[in-house]
Amino acid sequence: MSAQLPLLSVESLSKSYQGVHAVRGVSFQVQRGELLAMIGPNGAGKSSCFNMMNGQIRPSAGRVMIEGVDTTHYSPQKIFRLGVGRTFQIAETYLSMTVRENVQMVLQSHRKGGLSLSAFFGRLGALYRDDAMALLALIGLDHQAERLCRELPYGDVKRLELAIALAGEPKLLLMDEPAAGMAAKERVALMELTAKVVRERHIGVLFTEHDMDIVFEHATRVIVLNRGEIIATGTPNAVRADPQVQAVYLGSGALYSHGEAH
Ligand SMILES: Nc1ncnc2c1ncn2[C@@H]1O[C@H](COP(=O)(O)OP(=O)(O)OP(=O)(O)O)[C@@H](O)[C@H]1O
Repeated sequence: MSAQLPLLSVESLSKSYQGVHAVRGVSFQVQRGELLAMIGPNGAGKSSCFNMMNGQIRPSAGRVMIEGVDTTHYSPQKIFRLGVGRTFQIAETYLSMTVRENVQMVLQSHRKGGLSLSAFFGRLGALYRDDAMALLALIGLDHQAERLCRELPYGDVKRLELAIALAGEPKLLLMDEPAAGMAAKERVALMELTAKVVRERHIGVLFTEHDMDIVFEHATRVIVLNRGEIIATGTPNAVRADPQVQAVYLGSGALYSHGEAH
């Protein structure tokens, strides 16, 4: 049934906070196999859109549909169970566990429909161990499986955040600035990895990013928000050439990599 339906369909979505029109009539779709970037200057409404898509805030108007299911008023948990994941920073509590245990715990929680006490207290044993290792191999972190998270280099922590999000087996993954704070080489590696996951698992990824080199190099499509409205959508090349987009970013040099700047 869901083959023809878009993975995500956002229809005329709006959000106001006490008179601040943060998001105004935004409509777009995400299909499986897409690595879609949502960009825009500070305050454009990106976080508000993400928070409405995963149920953290309620829209003032409009709808969010996941493969034809209207999730506009669903709780974050219910939306997660429908297959919408989001990358989050690893909480302090989990930094004292190993890389493998973190992934195992999320697999356990996802597949059993809740976190058991033994899992929470770290007695995971062999449960989902092989699956956790397979996921870590996909992410290129299997060599770090037995290390404590707090000992990991920053780039590996960001990879682990992706692995943890994938352990929830999402069909749509929302990523807020996945490469923030990483060195240039690591940023490219993380986005290449994300693109591989999109292809191999045939999921959709929607990400926000301030680094335009990352966006134009890796996104399959780009949506540009400004003051709560979509001002452009299309391929990276089409969006970069759009006069309205250029006007919004004018002077920042953000649309050009160093080699292309005039
Ligand atoms: N809880 C809130 N209460 C009041 N205003 C808010 C709230 N959250 C966001 N806003 C306002 O809504 C607008 C959009 O903010 P939002 O955080 O969604 O933008 P953004 O594109 O994610 O920005 P950034 O790139 O800086 O994170 C801004 O004017 C912001 O000040």
